[in-house]
Amino acid sequence: ELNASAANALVPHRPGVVTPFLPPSICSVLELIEPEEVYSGYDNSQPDTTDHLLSSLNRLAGKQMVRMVKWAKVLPGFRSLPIEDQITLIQYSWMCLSSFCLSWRSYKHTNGQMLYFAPDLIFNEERMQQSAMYDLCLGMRQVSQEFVRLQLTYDEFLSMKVLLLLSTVPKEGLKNQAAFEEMRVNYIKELRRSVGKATNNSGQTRQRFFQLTKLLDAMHDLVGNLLDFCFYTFRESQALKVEFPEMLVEIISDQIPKVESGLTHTIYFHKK
Ligand SMILES: Cc1noc(COc2cccc(F)c2F)c1-c1ccc(CNS(=O)(=O)C2(C)CC2)cc1
Repeated sequence: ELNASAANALVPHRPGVVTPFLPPSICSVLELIEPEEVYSGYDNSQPDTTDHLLSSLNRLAGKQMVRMVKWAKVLPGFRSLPIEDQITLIQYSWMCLSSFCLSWRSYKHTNGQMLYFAPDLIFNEERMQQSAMYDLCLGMRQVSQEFVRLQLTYDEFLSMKVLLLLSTVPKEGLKNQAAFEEMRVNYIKELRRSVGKATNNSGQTRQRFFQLTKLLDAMHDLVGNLLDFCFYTFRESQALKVEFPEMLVEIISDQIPKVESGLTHTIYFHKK
């Protein structure tokens, strides 16, 4: 830990001016560590068959997972959790995180009109129908359109995304439950700070914070259906000719028994 005087010594000395040394804000760190957009490598020369679309989505998800793990490792507070808890949290929330980032890209690039999986893999109405998961795509697009209605800010998105990483836990608790809860409380405060920056008075802040936490709760219901579809597609991948990259095979194989034996618990902000 740098103390103030040592830290001040690092600041180039301008006579008479004391530059206050402030540690970087959490939101500036979140902006810095946010992964770059990933290309899917979708082969547009091939017809948009269901298996070609889904296999391309899986290849993209695998690439995203590599960046998601790198992101989590530099996420303030995450490293202080036991490694088993880090693995559990990523394994339980990867679909939620991936879907939430999809909603953001779709909001930013298409104003919630299409699903912007990657710069080279954008789902319009036709591809959503061809993908055999039309309803899931519509649900995803609705989340993206909610971002448009709320004019979600980048800082709100970034702190909400961390809260999704910290929203699904083992029913019997984590190895270090206290450290997890402290981290979660800190990111709830961070979300409130981001909301405060996007609103003009405490009444608006309270109302917007309510809306955003309602949106976080809604993500879990949609993602539950996505996971069902994922587990089904994974089990039938041979028959369906849908390829899964190694990274996904590992995570999904580990996750299926835990989800299906009811060992996971989702933390909601609001009662049903
Ligand atoms: C990449 C990527 N960018 O966002 C998402 C998540 O969001 C959705 C994914 C599909 C349809 C939707 F409507 C979504 F909202 C992914 C993603 C792609 C594949 C898998 C695993 N494969 S899978 O079996 O679940 C499947 C979907 C291929 C069939 C998991 C995440």
